[in-house]
Amino acid sequence: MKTVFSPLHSRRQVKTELDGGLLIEPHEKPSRAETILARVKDQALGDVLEPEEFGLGPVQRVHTADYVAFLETCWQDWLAEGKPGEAIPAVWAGRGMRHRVPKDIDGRLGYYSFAAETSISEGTWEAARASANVALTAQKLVAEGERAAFALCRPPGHHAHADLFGGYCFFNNAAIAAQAFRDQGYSRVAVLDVDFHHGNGTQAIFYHRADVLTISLHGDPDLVFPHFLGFEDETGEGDGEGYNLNLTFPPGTPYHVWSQGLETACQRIGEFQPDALIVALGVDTFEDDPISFFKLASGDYLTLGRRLEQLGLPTVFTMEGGYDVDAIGVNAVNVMQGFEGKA
Ligand SMILES: NCCCNCCCCCS
Ligand SMILES: [Mg+2]
Ligand SMILES: [Zn+2]
Repeated sequence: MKTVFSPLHSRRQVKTELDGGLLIEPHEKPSRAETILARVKDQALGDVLEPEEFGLGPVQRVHTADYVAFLETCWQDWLAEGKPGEAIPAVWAGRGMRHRVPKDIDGRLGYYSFAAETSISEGTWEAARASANVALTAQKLVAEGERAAFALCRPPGHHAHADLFGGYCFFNNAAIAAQAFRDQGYSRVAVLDVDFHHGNGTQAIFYHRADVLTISLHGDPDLVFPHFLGFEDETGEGDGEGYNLNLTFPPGTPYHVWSQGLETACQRIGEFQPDALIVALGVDTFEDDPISFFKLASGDYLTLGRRLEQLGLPTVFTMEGGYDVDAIGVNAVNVMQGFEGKA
């Protein structure tokens, strides 16, 4: 299987993440992507390609022009205000307030985000653009005949809405790849999010549409991020009614329970008969993940990959979460190797 990777991921090297009242070293750190890349090479998974440049067109098929423009100048605008630290949103429109775009950078940071843990600094824009190009390059490889391709995306994307960043995400790489398939004539696309967290951005982007089926397995949002979306009664709206499926699980969920949800998801995908599949691959479902509470073991990712291959679909994997850096390489590449039939 080919892997698409951009060294430009390392342009995103923020020093802070707001967590527990402290500014900590971010969980979403450059070594995540480097560790996965090393494992790809160690296992000779296949060729590693740098992304092509697709420009902002395919990004703006999913994200609003004003949001993209905000991201492009956010860091400069923040610096122009003489702020001493990294750009961190700290104010949002609460209930009964107005959802309009302020001129002030603090106001715009709040307007275009839904969470405060995702700092922005020099290079975030370049890394987010490269990550979208990585997903689009993998999508192109599959559209040109590869059975599957691994978009080793960093930063991740599945929490990003059309005009919101958060959860370490800026551009929704999986949604951008799904829309690219649609724009290239694929009638139906399924996005399966196996990251520990709900793919709130992906759900929101396609919530009113029947051409893209969105499914996510995740920790109960009553207990974990993103807290305010991802419940099982969210099934889509309007034309999209019935084309969103959320499967939630409690703390301590092991693979033999989680995989019952996977079977439900695979059944729904079979009914939908998509022409292509995007797997939003987070491995923060791992038993030792520092911010999550499932109990999948490394060998389970081989089983997961094998089950996904049995769907028989052209498949793009977009890398999402996974924060046990020591294990992330084995766990992510196990999915690809399981997909390719490794026992
Ligand atoms: N103290 C942990 C807070 C985590 N908040 C964001 C989680 C984003 C996961 C992306 S896959
Ligand atoms: Mg998920
Ligand atoms: Zn996650």
